[in-house]
Amino acid sequence: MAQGPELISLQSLESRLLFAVPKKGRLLQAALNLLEGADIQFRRENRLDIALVKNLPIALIFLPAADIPTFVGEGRVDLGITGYDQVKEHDAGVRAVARARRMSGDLEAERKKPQGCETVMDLGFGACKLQVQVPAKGQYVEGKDLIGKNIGTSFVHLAEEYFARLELEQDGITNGDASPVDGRKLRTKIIELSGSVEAACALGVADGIVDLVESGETMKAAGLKAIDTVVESSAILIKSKAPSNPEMVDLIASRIGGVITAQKYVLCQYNIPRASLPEAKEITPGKRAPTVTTLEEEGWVAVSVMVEKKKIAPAMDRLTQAGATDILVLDIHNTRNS
Ligand SMILES: Nc1ncnc2c1ncn2[C@@H]1O[C@H](COP(=O)(O)OP(=O)(O)OP(=O)(O)O)[C@@H](O)[C@H]1O
Ligand SMILES: O=P(O)(O)OC[C@H]1O[C@H](OP(=O)(O)OP(=O)(O)O)[C@H](O)[C@@H]1O
Repeated sequence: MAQGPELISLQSLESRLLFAVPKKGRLLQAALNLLEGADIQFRRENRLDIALVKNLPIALIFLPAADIPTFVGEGRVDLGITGYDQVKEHDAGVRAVARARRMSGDLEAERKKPQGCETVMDLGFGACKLQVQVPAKGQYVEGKDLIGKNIGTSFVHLAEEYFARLELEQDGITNGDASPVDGRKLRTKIIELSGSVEAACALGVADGIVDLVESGETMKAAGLKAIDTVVESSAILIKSKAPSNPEMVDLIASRIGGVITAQKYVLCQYNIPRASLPEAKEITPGKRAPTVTTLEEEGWVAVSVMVEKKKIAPAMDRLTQAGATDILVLDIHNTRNS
């Protein structure tokens, strides 16, 4: 008889490290590639947002990227992959709640704040910028021109803090803290939108927007231009401040770090006259130092060195000029940094 998918009970999660992964969207595929590279093996049943890892005591929890900082920050999940922009938005939301509680005199609740999360490492994908955008042919030139106007965004808390700071500056109030002063009412109206934010200006819902830009194509197609950057973002690995199994967190971080290094670097090997070695070392210094071995030919050495992928072409040009021969470039399948 065919068996249905194994039901995942809360008990089966108890001894496992919980690791949140974006369930859809821009970060999903790159996150899955990282898990594969780190040999985290799992099978995700159709429509199930929890998958037990077969070869490690880990359970993957598939969540919207925007919710992952909340789950990790409150310590419900140990590790997570999300955008830095989402972490900043979550932190700004926590600050907004704390301000509201202070204003209402609820100091007891204020003391029970969530713990927050820590960045473990940048994952090197999902690069984008959260930018203030306005109609390209309109009259707005800088952020402060939008004070008192309507702003459409999915990043309401970051947008609120951004405009609160501009309003303070305009009013001549200096405040080192980036967050708005308690009790001040924002003159700029922040309108929460959950997607297709770029359409808001053309449809008359907003005068400007705060939205993500990567290639700039969406912004250009919507007749918008960026006038300021609120946050520069990329995907990051985050961990709870009190993970259930710190050793397992370190193991996963080390594996993922190894995959990222392998993706970022190539191995370059070449032969060069020993006399040109100082120049070669300057061109390809390596992560720590190049490995140099003597060739069975008087006055020649062989060099093996890791080089950042994006720098390899000019490095090869310069090595050739320095007298290097037989230059080979090899992909690195995996690495371990420490
Ligand atoms: N154009 C982009 N280029 C690169 N990274 C992006 C881009 N858009 C979003 N991201 C990154 O991916 C994260 C998730 O965005 P994405 O729009 O894929 O989320 P989602 O969960 O599908 O949500 P939504 O349903 O609101 O679109 C963002 O917080 C950001 O870090
Ligand atoms: O600069 P670009 O490369 O054009 O990317 C920017 C677009 O990508 C994101 O949206 P996404 O496509 O994820 O859809 P959404 O509008 O539903 O969030 C973002 O909100 C922009 O709309």
